[in-house]
Amino acid sequence: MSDSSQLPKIIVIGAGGVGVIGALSLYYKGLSNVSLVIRSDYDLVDKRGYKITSCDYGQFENWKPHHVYRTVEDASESGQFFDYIVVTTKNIPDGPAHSAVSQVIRPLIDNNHKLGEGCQTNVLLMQNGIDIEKEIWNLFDRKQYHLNVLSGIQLIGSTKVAPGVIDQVGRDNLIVGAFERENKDAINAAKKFVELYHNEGKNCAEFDENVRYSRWKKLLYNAAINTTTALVGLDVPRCLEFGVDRKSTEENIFKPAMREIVAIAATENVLLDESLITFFVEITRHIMFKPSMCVDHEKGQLMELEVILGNPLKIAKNNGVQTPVLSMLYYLLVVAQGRLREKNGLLKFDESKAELVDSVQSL
Ligand SMILES: CC(C)(CO)C(=O)C(=O)O
Repeated sequence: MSDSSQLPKIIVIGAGGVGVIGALSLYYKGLSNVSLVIRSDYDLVDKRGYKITSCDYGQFENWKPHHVYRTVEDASESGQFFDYIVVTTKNIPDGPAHSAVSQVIRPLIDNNHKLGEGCQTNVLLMQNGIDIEKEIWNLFDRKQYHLNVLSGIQLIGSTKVAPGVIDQVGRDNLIVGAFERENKDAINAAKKFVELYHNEGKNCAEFDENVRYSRWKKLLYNAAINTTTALVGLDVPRCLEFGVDRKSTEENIFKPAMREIVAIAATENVLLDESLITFFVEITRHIMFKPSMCVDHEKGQLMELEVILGNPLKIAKNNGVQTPVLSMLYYLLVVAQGRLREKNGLLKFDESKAELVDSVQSL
C-alpha cells in the first residue's frame, strides 16, 4: 500500500451527509490523503469514527479519514499544504459573516500561500446555486494565490441522522468542472479530482465540460422545487398531489417557475431544452424525498436562498426578464428566512414598536 502522506492532500469542509460520503469516496479510492473538518461531532468521531450505512459502499462501524480536525484553523496550523479544499457546507451569503465561504477557507488559502509558493490551490465548491464562485474571486487574487475555483454538482441522498451517524440512501453522482472554461490548469485539476473520487461500480463521477450550463440546468429543480417544498414543508409527492385537482402545483408553480429559469438562462446564452422541465418535474414525483431547502427550513436552519433564487433574479432584473412566479417564491422565502435569521440573532425585531430595529451581522 502506498504511503498516504505522499499522496495529494484533500481537505473536506462540512461533515454533513454530503461531506462525509465525499470524504469516504476519496478515501476508498486510496489515491489521496483525506482530511475532514468536523465541527459539532468532533469528539465523538475522533474517538469512535463514523457509523455509515451507504447504498454505494455498504456498512461501516468506525470509519475515519486519514485526519480529522475540529476547525479549519486547526487544519491550517497542521503544517500541511492542501491541494484541494472541498467545500460541502451550505452557501448562505445572508448568514453570519464568519460563515461566508470566502472567510471559512481563508486560513487554508493563506497557509497554502505561505507553504507552497507557486503551487496550485484548488477550491472545489460542492454547493448549489449560481454565481457562487464570484465571492471567492472577489476576495482572492487568483494569480497571486495560484487559485483555481472548481464546481462540483452533486445528486445524492445522504443525511446525518444522528451525531456521527450517516445514512446514504441515494447514489452519489458528481460532476466536477472549472468555472473558467479557458483555464487549462483548472480544467486539469477538475479532471484529476474526478480520478481521485471515482470508484468504479460504486459512485458516478465525471468531468463537467460546461459548468455554467450544468448549474443553470440543476437550478431548474432547485429554484422551483426546493423553494416550493420549503415554503409548504412537504415532500415532493405530497406537494404535487395536494394541489387543486392534483395538478396546480405542477401546472401553476413548478412548470411556470422552471420556464422562467429557462428564460433567464437564455439571456445568459445558456440554452436549456424545454424537455428538461418535464424531466425535473417527474424525477422525484414518486420518491418520498424532501429537497435540502425544505429540510433546512424544517430544522430551523438558514436556507440557500440567495444562491438559488436571489442571484438568478438579479440576473433576470439586469437582463429585463419577467419573473412573476420566481419573484413571489423569493419574496415569501425572504420572509421565512427572516424568521430563521431572527432566531439566529441576525435580525432584531422590537415588539414594543412592532418594527425591525437593527440588522446585526454577528462576527
Ligand atoms: C438535487 C437535490 C434535490 C438533491 O441532491 C438538491 O440539490 C438539493 O436537495 O439541494
